[in-house]
Amino acid sequence: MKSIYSHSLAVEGREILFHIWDFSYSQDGADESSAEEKRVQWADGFILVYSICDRASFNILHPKVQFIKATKEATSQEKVPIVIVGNKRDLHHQRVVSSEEGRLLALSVDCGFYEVSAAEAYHGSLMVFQGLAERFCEARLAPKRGTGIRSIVKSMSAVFARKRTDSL
Ligand SMILES: Nc1nc2c(ncn2[C@@H]2O[C@H](COP(=O)(O)OP(=O)(O)OP(=O)(O)O)[C@@H](O)[C@H]2O)c(=O)[nH]1
Repeated sequence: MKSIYSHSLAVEGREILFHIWDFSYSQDGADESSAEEKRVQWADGFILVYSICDRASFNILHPKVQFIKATKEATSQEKVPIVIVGNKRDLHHQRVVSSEEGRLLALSVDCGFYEVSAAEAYHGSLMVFQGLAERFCEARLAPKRGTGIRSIVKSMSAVFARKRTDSL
């Protein structure tokens, strides 16, 4: 079911208005891929939430991150802001995914990471949205992909190649 909420938040002295599309991924892969692609294209940033008590919800994250990155990076040169969140932190006796696993996954796919309890405190969710907004601002300010050392080397060799041809 589609639910879009709006919420504004002050981040580093700036008011940011979020339009949040709360969407449940089916764990059986029954999502139509064109619908999933549309949702990914719609968003500027992503919060992927799993339950620390449900390994299946954690296991689908890696392919989801890959899908989001592949879809967004096909049309944009900016890094995609993604935050991974382990929810239900209060249910420690039912925990099956360790904090370390969550943190390692986030690190390996270059995403932010938080563990929260949506049922307990508002503060955790606030941190998540602030973290996402910070990643979003960083992505906007960062140099575009393709302007790194490889493309400088590439354009320099293009210049040299042209010179050689010119002098023939
Ligand atoms: N103890 C605890 N229960 C939680 C927490 N977050 C959600 N729940 C409970 O988990 C159940 C599912 O919560 P939802 O908010 O519907 O979770 P959801 O991911 O949006 O669910 P779907 O959209 O149906 O996938 C509800 O009974 C919530 O009360 C949490 O941090 N701790």
